[in-house]
Amino acid sequence: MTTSGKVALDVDGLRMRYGAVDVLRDVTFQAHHGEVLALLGPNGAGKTTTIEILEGFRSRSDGRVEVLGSDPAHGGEAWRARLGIVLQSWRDHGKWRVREFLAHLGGYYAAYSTARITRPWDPDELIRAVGLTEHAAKKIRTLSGGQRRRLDVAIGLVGRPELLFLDEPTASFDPEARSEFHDLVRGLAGARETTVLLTTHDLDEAEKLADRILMLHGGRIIADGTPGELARRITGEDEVRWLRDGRRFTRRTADSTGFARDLFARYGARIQELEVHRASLEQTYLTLVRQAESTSGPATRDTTEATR
Ligand SMILES: Nc1ncnc2c1ncn2[C@@H]1O[C@H](COP(=O)(O)OP(=O)(O)OP(=O)(O)O)[C@@H](O)[C@H]1O
Repeated sequence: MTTSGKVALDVDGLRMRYGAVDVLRDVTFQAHHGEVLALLGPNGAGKTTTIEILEGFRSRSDGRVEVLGSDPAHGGEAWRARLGIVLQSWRDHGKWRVREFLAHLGGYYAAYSTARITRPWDPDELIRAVGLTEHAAKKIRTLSGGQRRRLDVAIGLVGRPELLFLDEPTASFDPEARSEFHDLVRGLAGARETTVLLTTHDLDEAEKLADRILMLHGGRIIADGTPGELARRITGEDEVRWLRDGRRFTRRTADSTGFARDLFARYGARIQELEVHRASLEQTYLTLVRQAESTSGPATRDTTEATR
Protein backbone atom coordinates (compact mmCIF):
# COMPACT_ATOMS: atom_id res chain seq x y z
CA MET A 1 0.00 0.00 0.00
CA THR A 2 1.27 3.47 -0.84
CA THR A 3 0.18 6.68 0.77
CA SER A 4 -0.99 9.68 -1.23
CA GLY A 5 -0.93 12.39 1.46
CA LYS A 6 -4.31 14.07 1.59
CA VAL A 7 -5.51 12.60 -1.69
CA ALA A 8 -8.24 10.01 -1.16
CA LEU A 9 -9.03 9.30 -4.81
CA ASP A 10 -6.49 9.54 -7.60
CA VAL A 11 -7.64 8.57 -11.07
CA ASP A 12 -5.40 9.10 -14.09
CA GLY A 13 -6.20 8.13 -17.68
CA LEU A 14 -8.87 5.61 -16.70
CA ARG A 15 -10.22 3.68 -19.66
CA MET A 16 -12.93 1.02 -19.74
CA ARG A 17 -13.66 -0.94 -22.85
CA TYR A 18 -16.51 -3.37 -23.42
CA GLY A 19 -15.77 -5.34 -26.60
CA ALA A 20 -14.85 -2.71 -29.17
CA VAL A 21 -16.49 0.19 -27.32
CA ASP A 22 -14.75 2.54 -24.90
CA VAL A 23 -17.32 3.55 -22.27
CA LEU A 24 -14.70 5.48 -20.23
CA ARG A 25 -11.97 7.43 -21.99
CA ASP A 26 -9.10 9.19 -20.26
CA VAL A 27 -11.02 9.86 -17.06
CA THR A 28 -8.72 11.84 -14.76
CA PHE A 29 -9.58 13.46 -11.42
CA GLN A 30 -8.59 13.59 -7.77
CA ALA A 31 -10.52 13.95 -4.52
CA HIS A 32 -9.01 15.15 -1.27
CA HIS A 33 -9.93 13.92 2.21
CA GLY A 34 -13.13 15.52 3.42
CA GLU A 35 -14.23 16.59 -0.05
CA VAL A 36 -17.75 15.90 -1.34
CA LEU A 37 -17.74 15.18 -5.08
CA ALA A 38 -20.90 14.82 -7.15
CA LEU A 39 -20.56 12.75 -10.30
CA LEU A 40 -23.19 13.93 -12.75
CA GLY A 41 -24.07 12.92 -16.28
CA PRO A 42 -26.85 11.62 -18.49
CA ASN A 43 -27.96 8.00 -18.47
CA GLY A 44 -25.19 5.80 -19.86
CA ALA A 45 -22.46 8.44 -19.31
CA GLY A 46 -20.33 6.01 -17.31
CA LYS A 47 -21.00 7.01 -13.69
CA THR A 48 -21.77 3.54 -12.36
CA THR A 49 -18.88 2.01 -14.29
CA THR A 50 -16.49 4.60 -12.78
CA ILE A 51 -17.77 4.02 -9.25
CA GLU A 52 -17.67 0.23 -9.59
CA ILE A 53 -14.03 0.42 -10.71
CA LEU A 54 -13.20 2.64 -7.71
CA GLU A 55 -14.99 0.23 -5.38
CA GLY A 56 -13.00 -2.68 -6.80
CA PHE A 57 -16.05 -4.45 -8.23
CA ARG A 58 -15.00 -4.02 -11.86
CA SER A 59 -11.58 -4.38 -13.55
CA ARG A 60 -10.50 -1.44 -15.66
CA SER A 61 -8.99 -1.73 -19.14
CA ASP A 62 -6.28 0.88 -18.64
CA GLY A 63 -5.15 3.83 -16.52
CA ARG A 64 -3.97 4.36 -12.96
CA VAL A 65 -6.39 4.32 -10.02
CA GLU A 66 -5.58 4.77 -6.33
CA VAL A 67 -8.32 4.69 -3.72
CA LEU A 68 -7.17 5.47 -0.16
CA GLY A 69 -3.65 4.75 -1.34
CA SER A 70 -4.36 1.33 -2.91
CA ASP A 71 -5.19 0.03 -6.35
CA PRO A 72 -8.79 -1.17 -5.99
CA ALA A 73 -8.06 -4.10 -8.30
CA HIS A 74 -5.84 -5.47 -5.50
CA GLY A 75 -7.57 -4.02 -2.41
CA GLY A 76 -7.70 -6.44 0.51
CA GLU A 77 -10.23 -6.72 3.33
CA ALA A 78 -8.56 -4.08 5.49
CA TRP A 79 -8.77 -1.65 2.59
CA ARG A 80 -12.40 -2.57 1.89
CA ALA A 81 -13.29 -1.96 5.57
CA ARG A 82 -12.35 1.69 5.07
CA LEU A 83 -14.98 2.13 2.34
CA GLY A 84 -18.70 2.67 2.75
CA ILE A 85 -21.00 1.84 -0.13
CA VAL A 86 -24.66 2.78 -0.54
CA LEU A 87 -26.00 1.10 -3.66
CA GLN A 88 -29.13 2.16 -5.50
CA SER A 89 -31.33 -0.36 -3.72
CA TRP A 90 -31.37 -3.86 -2.36
CA ARG A 91 -34.17 -5.70 -0.65
CA ASP A 92 -32.60 -8.63 1.25
CA HIS A 93 -32.60 -9.27 4.99
CA GLY A 94 -36.27 -8.32 5.42
CA LYS A 95 -36.66 -10.58 8.44
CA TRP A 96 -33.94 -8.82 10.44
CA ARG A 97 -34.77 -5.97 12.77
CA VAL A 98 -33.09 -2.63 12.09
CA ARG A 99 -30.94 -2.46 15.22
CA GLU A 100 -29.92 -6.12 15.27
CA PHE A 101 -28.96 -6.00 11.58
CA LEU A 102 -26.74 -2.94 12.02
CA ALA A 103 -25.15 -4.42 15.16
CA HIS A 104 -24.52 -7.67 13.24
CA LEU A 105 -22.94 -5.94 10.24
CA GLY A 106 -20.94 -3.67 12.51
CA GLY A 107 -19.34 -6.73 14.09
CA TYR A 108 -17.41 -7.38 10.88
CA TYR A 109 -15.67 -4.01 11.20
CA ALA A 110 -14.46 -4.32 14.81
CA ALA A 111 -11.19 -5.94 13.72
CA TYR A 112 -10.41 -2.92 11.56
CA SER A 113 -10.41 -0.23 14.25
CA THR A 114 -7.39 2.04 14.23
CA ALA A 115 -5.92 4.48 16.76
CA ARG A 116 -7.85 7.23 14.95
CA ILE A 117 -11.10 5.48 14.02
CA THR A 118 -13.10 3.23 16.33
CA ARG A 119 -15.11 0.74 14.29
CA PRO A 120 -17.99 0.03 14.06
CA TRP A 121 -20.31 3.00 14.62
CA ASP A 122 -22.38 2.39 17.76
CA PRO A 123 -25.71 1.08 16.38
CA ASP A 124 -27.95 3.31 18.52
CA GLU A 125 -25.90 6.39 17.72
CA LEU A 126 -25.96 5.52 14.03
CA ILE A 127 -29.71 4.84 14.06
CA ARG A 128 -30.20 8.26 15.65
CA ALA A 129 -27.95 9.90 13.04
CA VAL A 130 -30.07 8.56 10.17
CA GLY A 131 -33.37 9.30 11.94
CA LEU A 132 -34.55 5.72 12.52
CA THR A 133 -34.71 5.65 16.32
CA GLU A 134 -38.44 4.99 16.50
CA HIS A 135 -38.10 2.18 13.94
CA ALA A 136 -35.04 0.49 15.49
CA ALA A 137 -36.98 -2.58 16.64
CA LYS A 138 -38.98 -3.02 13.43
CA LYS A 139 -38.42 -5.77 10.90
CA ILE A 140 -36.74 -4.38 7.79
CA ARG A 141 -39.52 -5.57 5.48
CA THR A 142 -42.04 -3.39 7.35
CA LEU A 143 -40.13 -0.14 6.68
CA SER A 144 -41.43 2.40 4.18
CA GLY A 145 -39.36 3.16 1.07
CA GLY A 146 -37.82 6.27 2.60
CA GLN A 147 -37.12 4.53 5.93
CA ARG A 148 -35.52 1.68 4.00
CA ARG A 149 -33.31 4.16 2.18
CA ARG A 150 -32.21 5.63 5.52
CA LEU A 151 -31.25 2.12 6.55
CA ASP A 152 -29.26 1.72 3.30
CA VAL A 153 -27.34 4.85 4.28
CA ALA A 154 -26.78 3.48 7.80
CA ILE A 155 -25.44 0.23 6.30
CA GLY A 156 -22.98 2.27 4.24
CA LEU A 157 -21.86 4.13 7.36
CA VAL A 158 -21.71 1.36 9.96
CA GLY A 159 -17.97 0.75 9.48
CA ARG A 160 -17.19 4.48 9.88
CA PRO A 161 -15.83 4.73 6.33
CA GLU A 162 -13.07 7.10 5.32
CA LEU A 163 -14.51 7.12 1.81
CA LEU A 164 -18.24 6.87 1.16
CA PHE A 165 -19.82 6.04 -2.20
CA LEU A 166 -23.45 7.10 -2.48
CA ASP A 167 -25.44 6.07 -5.54
CA GLU A 168 -28.53 8.29 -5.75
CA PRO A 169 -28.78 8.34 -1.96
CA THR A 170 -31.94 10.37 -1.44
CA ALA A 171 -34.23 8.83 -4.06
CA SER A 172 -37.58 8.40 -2.22
CA PHE A 173 -36.62 10.65 0.74
CA ASP A 174 -39.23 13.17 1.84
CA PRO A 175 -38.02 16.82 1.97
CA GLU A 176 -37.30 16.68 5.72
CA ALA A 177 -35.35 13.42 5.43
CA ARG A 178 -33.44 14.88 2.47
CA SER A 179 -32.49 17.98 4.44
CA GLU A 180 -31.43 15.87 7.46
CA PHE A 181 -29.41 13.64 5.16
CA HIS A 182 -27.64 16.65 3.67
CA ASP A 183 -26.71 17.80 7.18
CA LEU A 184 -25.45 14.29 7.97
CA VAL A 185 -23.23 14.16 4.87
CA ARG A 186 -21.89 17.67 5.46
CA GLY A 187 -21.14 16.66 9.07
CA LEU A 188 -19.30 13.53 7.95
CA ALA A 189 -17.25 15.46 5.43
CA GLY A 190 -16.55 18.31 7.83
CA ALA A 191 -15.84 16.96 11.30
CA ARG A 192 -14.87 13.42 10.32
CA GLU A 193 -13.03 14.20 7.07
CA THR A 194 -14.98 11.51 5.26
CA THR A 195 -14.53 11.78 1.51
CA VAL A 196 -17.82 11.38 -0.33
CA LEU A 197 -18.43 10.52 -3.98
CA LEU A 198 -22.08 10.64 -4.89
CA THR A 199 -24.07 10.21 -8.05
CA THR A 200 -27.37 11.97 -8.35
CA HIS A 201 -29.73 13.20 -11.02
CA ASP A 202 -31.02 15.78 -8.49
CA LEU A 203 -29.06 18.89 -9.46
CA ASP A 204 -30.40 20.86 -6.53
CA GLU A 205 -28.98 18.20 -4.22
CA ALA A 206 -25.63 18.26 -6.03
CA GLU A 207 -25.48 22.05 -5.73
CA LYS A 208 -26.26 21.91 -2.00
CA LEU A 209 -23.94 19.04 -1.12
CA ALA A 210 -20.97 19.02 -3.43
CA ASP A 211 -17.74 20.91 -2.99
CA ARG A 212 -16.96 19.88 -6.55
CA ILE A 213 -18.90 18.69 -9.55
CA LEU A 214 -17.53 16.15 -12.01
CA MET A 215 -19.53 15.86 -15.18
CA LEU A 216 -19.26 12.77 -17.33
CA HIS A 217 -20.57 12.59 -20.85
CA GLY A 218 -19.94 9.76 -23.29
CA GLY A 219 -17.29 8.34 -20.98
CA ARG A 220 -15.27 11.55 -20.73
CA ILE A 221 -15.03 14.19 -17.99
CA ILE A 222 -16.41 17.32 -19.60
CA ALA A 223 -16.33 19.54 -16.49
CA ASP A 224 -14.62 19.54 -13.09
CA GLY A 225 -15.07 22.43 -10.69
CA THR A 226 -17.19 24.05 -7.98
CA PRO A 227 -20.79 24.81 -8.97
CA GLY A 228 -19.84 28.52 -9.05
CA GLU A 229 -16.80 27.95 -11.26
CA LEU A 230 -18.81 25.90 -13.73
CA ALA A 231 -21.62 28.47 -13.82
CA ARG A 232 -19.15 31.29 -14.55
CA ARG A 233 -17.40 29.22 -17.19
CA ILE A 234 -20.71 28.77 -19.00
CA THR A 235 -22.19 32.22 -18.78
CA GLY A 236 -19.26 34.39 -17.71
CA GLU A 237 -21.99 36.62 -16.32
CA ASP A 238 -24.49 37.05 -13.52
CA GLU A 239 -28.04 38.17 -14.03
CA VAL A 240 -29.12 41.31 -12.14
CA ARG A 241 -32.84 41.97 -11.67
CA TRP A 242 -34.37 45.05 -10.10
CA LEU A 243 -37.49 47.16 -9.82
CA ARG A 244 -37.37 50.92 -10.60
CA ASP A 245 -40.39 53.21 -10.45
CA GLY A 246 -42.64 50.13 -10.57
CA ARG A 247 -40.94 48.69 -13.71
CA ARG A 248 -38.96 45.44 -13.79
CA PHE A 249 -35.51 45.30 -15.39
CA THR A 250 -33.04 42.50 -16.09
CA ARG A 251 -29.42 42.76 -17.18
CA ARG A 252 -26.60 40.24 -17.64
CA THR A 253 -23.20 41.47 -16.58
CA ALA A 254 -19.76 40.09 -15.77
CA ASP A 255 -19.44 42.67 -12.96
CA SER A 256 -22.68 42.51 -11.00
CA THR A 257 -21.24 44.32 -7.97
CA GLY A 258 -20.03 47.28 -10.02
CA PHE A 259 -23.27 47.33 -11.98
CA ALA A 260 -25.35 47.43 -8.77
CA ARG A 261 -23.13 50.19 -7.37
CA ASP A 262 -23.69 52.32 -10.51
CA LEU A 263 -27.38 51.64 -10.43
CA PHE A 264 -27.70 52.92 -6.85
CA ALA A 265 -25.44 55.91 -7.59
CA ARG A 266 -27.72 56.84 -10.47
CA TYR A 267 -31.17 56.08 -9.07
CA GLY A 268 -30.68 55.81 -5.27
CA ALA A 269 -33.79 54.82 -3.36
CA ARG A 270 -35.80 54.42 -6.58
CA ILE A 271 -34.08 51.00 -6.96
CA GLN A 272 -35.98 48.23 -5.19
CA GLU A 273 -35.91 44.43 -4.99
CA LEU A 274 -32.39 44.12 -6.42
CA GLU A 275 -31.39 40.48 -6.97
CA VAL A 276 -28.20 38.95 -8.40
CA HIS A 277 -28.42 35.45 -9.82
CA ARG A 278 -25.73 33.19 -11.15
CA ALA A 279 -26.59 30.34 -13.51
CA SER A 280 -28.12 27.45 -11.59
CA LEU A 281 -26.36 24.11 -11.72
CA GLU A 282 -29.29 22.89 -13.82
CA GLN A 283 -28.66 25.59 -16.46
CA THR A 284 -24.94 24.88 -16.35
CA TYR A 285 -25.49 21.15 -16.64
CA LEU A 286 -27.85 21.43 -19.59
CA THR A 287 -25.53 23.81 -21.41
CA LEU A 288 -22.51 21.55 -20.91
CA VAL A 289 -24.44 18.47 -22.04
CA ARG A 290 -25.69 20.29 -25.16
CA GLN A 291 -22.17 21.49 -25.91
CA ALA A 292 -20.86 17.96 -25.57
CA GLU A 293 -23.63 16.62 -27.80
CA SER A 294 -22.91 19.09 -30.59
CA THR A 295 -19.48 18.54 -32.08
CA SER A 296 -19.01 22.24 -32.81
CA GLY A 297 -17.81 23.15 -29.33
CA PRO A 298 -18.17 26.82 -28.41
CA ALA A 299 -20.41 27.78 -25.51
CA THR A 300 -23.86 29.01 -26.37
CA ARG A 301 -24.66 32.09 -24.40
CA ASP A 302 -28.17 33.15 -23.47
CA THR A 303 -28.46 36.65 -24.93
CA THR A 304 -32.18 37.05 -24.56
CA GLU A 305 -32.02 39.25 -21.46
CA ALA A 306 -31.42 42.97 -21.80
CA THR A 307 -32.53 46.07 -19.98
CA ARG A 308 -36.09 46.77 -20.92
N1 LIG B 1 -21.29 -5.13 -18.66
C1 LIG B 1 -21.41 -4.27 -19.68
N2 LIG B 1 -21.18 -4.67 -20.95
C2 LIG B 1 -21.26 -3.80 -21.98
N3 LIG B 1 -21.59 -2.50 -21.85
C3 LIG B 1 -21.84 -2.05 -20.60
C4 LIG B 1 -21.76 -2.91 -19.45
N4 LIG B 1 -22.06 -2.16 -18.36
C5 LIG B 1 -22.31 -0.90 -18.80
N5 LIG B 1 -22.17 -0.84 -20.14
C6 LIG B 1 -22.33 0.35 -20.98
O1 LIG B 1 -21.45 1.35 -20.47
C7 LIG B 1 -22.02 2.64 -20.61
C8 LIG B 1 -21.97 3.35 -19.26
O2 LIG B 1 -22.89 2.71 -18.37
P1 LIG B 1 -23.06 3.16 -16.85
O3 LIG B 1 -24.00 2.19 -16.22
O4 LIG B 1 -21.72 3.33 -16.24
O5 LIG B 1 -23.76 4.58 -17.03
P2 LIG B 1 -24.40 5.56 -15.93
O6 LIG B 1 -23.79 6.89 -16.18
O7 LIG B 1 -24.24 4.98 -14.59
O8 LIG B 1 -25.93 5.58 -16.37
P3 LIG B 1 -27.30 5.75 -15.49
O9 LIG B 1 -27.44 7.22 -15.18
O10 LIG B 1 -28.33 5.31 -16.48
O11 LIG B 1 -27.21 4.87 -14.28
C9 LIG B 1 -23.43 2.44 -21.16
O12 LIG B 1 -23.41 2.68 -22.52
C10 LIG B 1 -23.72 0.98 -20.87
O13 LIG B 1 -24.59 0.45 -21.83
